[in-house]
Amino acid sequence: MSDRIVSWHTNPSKPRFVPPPGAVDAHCHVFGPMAQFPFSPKAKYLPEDAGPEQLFALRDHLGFSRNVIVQASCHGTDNSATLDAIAKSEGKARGVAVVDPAISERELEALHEGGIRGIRFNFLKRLVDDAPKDKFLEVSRRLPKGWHVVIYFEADFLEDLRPFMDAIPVPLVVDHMGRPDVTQGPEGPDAKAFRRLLEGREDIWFKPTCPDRLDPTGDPWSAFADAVAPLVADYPDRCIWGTDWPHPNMHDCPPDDGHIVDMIPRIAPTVEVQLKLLVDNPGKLYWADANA
Ligand SMILES: O=C(O)/C=C(\CC(=O)C(=O)O)C(=O)O
Repeated sequence: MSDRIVSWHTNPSKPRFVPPPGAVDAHCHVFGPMAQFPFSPKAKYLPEDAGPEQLFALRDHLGFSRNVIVQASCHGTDNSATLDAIAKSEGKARGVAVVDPAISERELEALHEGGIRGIRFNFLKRLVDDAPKDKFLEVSRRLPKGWHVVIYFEADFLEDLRPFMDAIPVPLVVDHMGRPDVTQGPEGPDAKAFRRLLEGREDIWFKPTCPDRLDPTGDPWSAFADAVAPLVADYPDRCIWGTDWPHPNMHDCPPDDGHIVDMIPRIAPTVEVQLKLLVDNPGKLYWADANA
């Protein structure tokens, strides 16, 4: 394995867009700190520490109120770093875990107590060695009440995964819209396939996130804005948004998080949709008990 990598911008700009009160960065991660929370022996990348203090400082700098911390593959199925960050957030963070599918009900309940509200299935071959669909389905049938599944795959795998996704008995949240080729535009085959997926089930949500990963034209990522804005306009009740900080594996060209935030009004131009994307929708998935 190579040296530890820094994948984030060390001096992100202040965004022009001001998020509404209560806004949630619903896709971000923590890395380590390694001395306390070692990385998995199976990790495919070895990042520098990006712990809760850095994450919360960025949250405040960008004008957000809350975080959803998604367990990244470099920590495998040991969710300690994610749970530690949630515990330090003073109620301002919840999380998504990656679990060994043989996890017990008691362990799942302990994760719930720690602020976890979903589990993540990662199908990216460059990030994980195996993704056993049968075991994933089994564990998805015995999740605590109110949880969902977050799924990460690439566009060319969508059709293969349809029967698996159809069988998942809880709401599904698709990371980065299943990584479409945004240069195809809003009517391209990837966008059409993703819309067919959304039409197939009303409880499939998505993250219109990661212009930096998905748009080869680079910052200001106009191909991303063109391809994604119509999707958000058509499904405003089914999307949640996040920075993806600390941008795992983006060390060659770390995006400016201020610019990432300034994508929000380009894909969600009205205050009404911004509120859904940033406050109401993530509130339903992650703070339903607090809203009750
Ligand atoms: O987190 C992301 O948004 C994307 C990742 C990393 C990842 O998912 C992981 O390590 O679990 C990627 O595409 O390299």
